[in-house]
Amino acid sequence: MIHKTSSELQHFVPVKPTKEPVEFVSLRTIDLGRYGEGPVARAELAEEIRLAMTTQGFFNLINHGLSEEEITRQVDIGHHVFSNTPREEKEKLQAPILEEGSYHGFKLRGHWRAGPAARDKVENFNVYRDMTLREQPSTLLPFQAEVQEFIDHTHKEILFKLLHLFALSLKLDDEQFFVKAHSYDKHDETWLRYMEYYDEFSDEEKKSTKGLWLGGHQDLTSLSLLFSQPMASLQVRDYDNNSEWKYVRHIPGAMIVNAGEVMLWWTGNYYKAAIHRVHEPPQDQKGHNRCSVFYFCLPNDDVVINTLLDQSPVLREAGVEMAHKPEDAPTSKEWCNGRIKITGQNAVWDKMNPDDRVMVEKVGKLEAMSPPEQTRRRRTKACAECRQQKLRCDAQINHPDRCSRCRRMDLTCVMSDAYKRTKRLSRVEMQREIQRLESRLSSNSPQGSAARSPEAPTNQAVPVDISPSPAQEPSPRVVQGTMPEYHELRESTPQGVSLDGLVVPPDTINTLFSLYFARCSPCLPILEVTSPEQSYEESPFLFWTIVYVASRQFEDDTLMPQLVTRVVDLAFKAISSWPSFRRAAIRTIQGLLLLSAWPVPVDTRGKDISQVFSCTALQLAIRNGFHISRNGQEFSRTVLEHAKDESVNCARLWAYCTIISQSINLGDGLPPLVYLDSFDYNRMNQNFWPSLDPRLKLHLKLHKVQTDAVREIAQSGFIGHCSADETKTLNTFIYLYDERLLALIDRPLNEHEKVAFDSVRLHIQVFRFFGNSESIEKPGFVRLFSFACDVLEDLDQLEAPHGFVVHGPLFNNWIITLAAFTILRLLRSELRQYLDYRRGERAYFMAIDLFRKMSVDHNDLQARGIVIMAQLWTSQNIFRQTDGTTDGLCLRIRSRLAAGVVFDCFWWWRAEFQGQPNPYADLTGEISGNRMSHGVLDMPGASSMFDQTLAAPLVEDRSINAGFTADMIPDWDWATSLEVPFDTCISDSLL
Ligand SMILES: O=C(O)CCC(=O)C(=O)O
Ligand SMILES: [Fe+2]
Repeated sequence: MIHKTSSELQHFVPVKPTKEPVEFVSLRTIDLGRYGEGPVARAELAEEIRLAMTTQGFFNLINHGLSEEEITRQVDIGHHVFSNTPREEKEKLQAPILEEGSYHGFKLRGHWRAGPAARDKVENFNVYRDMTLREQPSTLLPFQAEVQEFIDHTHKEILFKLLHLFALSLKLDDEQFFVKAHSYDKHDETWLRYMEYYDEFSDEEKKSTKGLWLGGHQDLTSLSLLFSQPMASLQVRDYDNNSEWKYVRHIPGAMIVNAGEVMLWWTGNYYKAAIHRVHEPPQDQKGHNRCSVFYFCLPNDDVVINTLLDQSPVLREAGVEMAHKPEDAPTSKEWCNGRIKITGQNAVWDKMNPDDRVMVEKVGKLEAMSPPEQTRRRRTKACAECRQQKLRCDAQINHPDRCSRCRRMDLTCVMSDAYKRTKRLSRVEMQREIQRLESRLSSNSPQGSAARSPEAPTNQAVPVDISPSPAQEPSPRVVQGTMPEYHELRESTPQGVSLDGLVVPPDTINTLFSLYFARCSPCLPILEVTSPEQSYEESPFLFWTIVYVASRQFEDDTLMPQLVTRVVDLAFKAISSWPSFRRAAIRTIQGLLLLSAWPVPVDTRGKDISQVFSCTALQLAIRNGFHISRNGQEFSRTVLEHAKDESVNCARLWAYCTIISQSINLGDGLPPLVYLDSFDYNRMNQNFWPSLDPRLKLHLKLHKVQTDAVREIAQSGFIGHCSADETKTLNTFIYLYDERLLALIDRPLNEHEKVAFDSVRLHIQVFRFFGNSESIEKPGFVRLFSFACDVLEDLDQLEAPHGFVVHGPLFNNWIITLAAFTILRLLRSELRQYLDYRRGERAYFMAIDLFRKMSVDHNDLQARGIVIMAQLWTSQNIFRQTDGTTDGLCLRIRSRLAAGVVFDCFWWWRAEFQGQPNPYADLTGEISGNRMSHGVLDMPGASSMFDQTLAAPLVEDRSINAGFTADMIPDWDWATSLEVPFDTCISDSLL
């Protein structure tokens, strides 16, 4: 029972419950009244909680001890504070969100982004349980005791019970573990929040927000307790029903409980930090404010958050993984302060699902939308200048030298605890800062070439990578596990950053950087998280490459085409400067790798220069000694001070150089450029190996088996001709390499790793096509078919939640095509009878659909690939032998290694759909006639199986050589919305 103060309060009149036929989610209900009934009741409640947390991630809480009237009273207090506190006082008592990462105080309207072009319309007032820590608004003072009592009750009587039940639900060794982690007497960021949403978006803003008042997000909390209120607006994803967004029903007097990211980490993602959002209400509730009360809970400041595997048999049985390496786990304070600072600032909206508008927030390497990556704490101080500019500072504490930025700009470098950043630069100062960046570009360019101003003629030289002189070389940053702050380019800078006449506003740059690190980077984590400013300072080339890569999937699709030639120009300039200073070389290599992995769109493979960039990156890495696990001193003309610390970073970069260049070469049917053991000066066992993250280690091991297999198979002569006896040996090789791959797996693989694993398996298995029919080994081909389907199904699975293919490197192209054509070949062969036709067909069209998603230009390789794949599926001529039978096992192009499987299909396509003469026409007969192929013709009964019925599974009665039309594949509704200019594609030379 909360003691009411006598002070008068105006009642906030909430909306009436909606009568509209909106859909509500069905949530479990926990009756906290049963908590006192004894251990059996508690065990039952705990199990209910476990079920709720592993499904919806939300539940209703009733009988929690606070009456409806007491909750209403709090809503009234909140509304009173919002309506009656003078604006100046609110401003004065704003929470130090950006400065300290604390919510204690007011959050005024507009602090968060509510859409690409709108700020929020929500006012918050947050109270910490020690209300004396900050000055409270005059409007609250009369109610302070009452609010304190409400907080205390919520914390001690509701939260503690819930935490106890949560511990029981996980069967923690220490039942009180969560309770102790939320001690009432210690400090943490837990806050009571009053929140008032104002229904005041303009029409223009509504377009940007798509009706959302608060974008989809996860809470940063351990638990969030929301006091139910009548406006239908809170929505959660209904995981029981296609993850559709559904409203949460109002239950008078109840609370709604959900877990946040801290609980997600504690449980290794076993408990969902469910995504939720606030949507404008149905029609009959529109035009009203929404005022409500919440209690957002966080562990005490010093609690280190990590997965409780050692404490919980439930988690061990569930097979979850540790969220962080023990030494890397963040404390509650570090996490909260970092996360609160950036909340709603660098939001990236889910482009795949624009209506969902799910925000991704990043604190350094900790991404709020997915189970965490590792993080390590970094506690360095910044000098006053760097703090002012919000730049990372490499000043050494108690060291007489100036930081590298102050040295460069000839500033006084002062370290002072008392220094407080002044919030915003004046417009003039900002102007100066931008000019400084631009003039740095021109003055540092070799041969004095100037950065182009917007007016400069477009054929002038463009800025190139800046190689710091040795004296200025900044000290290295630890790549793995740092928790860098996410800096922004100052929002109000009017001009933005320019490249060769193209000006990109700071806001866009920020969004693109967030997009890159949230979406692209997880697929191929070459880069450490960095801010736009830092990145630009270190290497404009790398900066622009990041901007380009992210722009591929940016909502404004006019940006990417403007960037491509500029970025390629920059790349060539960067190469021509051939940096030999380690830091500059690192940045150039990184940029080249990005451009290799996400090459600029081209319409024919011949124009793709990713090979050039990846080989160059590789060579530049070797030249700088990155392939040696020592510090690289032997490769330098100056004394390398920091190189030792960087050896892990360089080893990682070297790993990516080999993996990327290899993937690109193999995809083009060229031999691997580098065999890891050529450089294996016992490096695998040296100090860097244990520091590499497990995913990269696995990738390297897979890569080693893959290249060994390709080398051995190619060198053993199976490529040119393969007799029946040799086929047996070939199959044995394939079998042994597959065993080697399987032996690498000593732990469950995550989704990314599984795709990599299946891809390598598929790549080795396709060499079966090089065998001879005499020794046809059916089980091997059936497995091959299954791998091909697995690869496409895995990729398709990964695509929906992560956009793995859309945002991932484009060399995934190759594996998609390889899998699709493997399926096509096998389904058009005598082996068809042993295969699951429908599965193959589904997987084949998944490949087409993945290409559709990857395509960023109507005429790029993916768009063209769609047409080719769709036409070949319906072709009656493909793999047609001279005697009229169809044999997908007959491989005519053999010197392009595994890629022959793909290129051979392209030639079938060219001959049929492009009217090109078939250069292999004679060979087709010859191969079959000479039994170099699998000689299907000679198999008893085979020829009758390979007649017309096989060739056109989906469309009957179609005339051969007809142009592709969407209704050829009527089952796939995407095809009808496909905007591929078929005429141009077909008339141009392809691939
Ligand atoms: O307003 C609500 O109902 C939810 C608010 C919320 O999700 C949040 O502040 O994190
Ligand atoms: Fe929330």
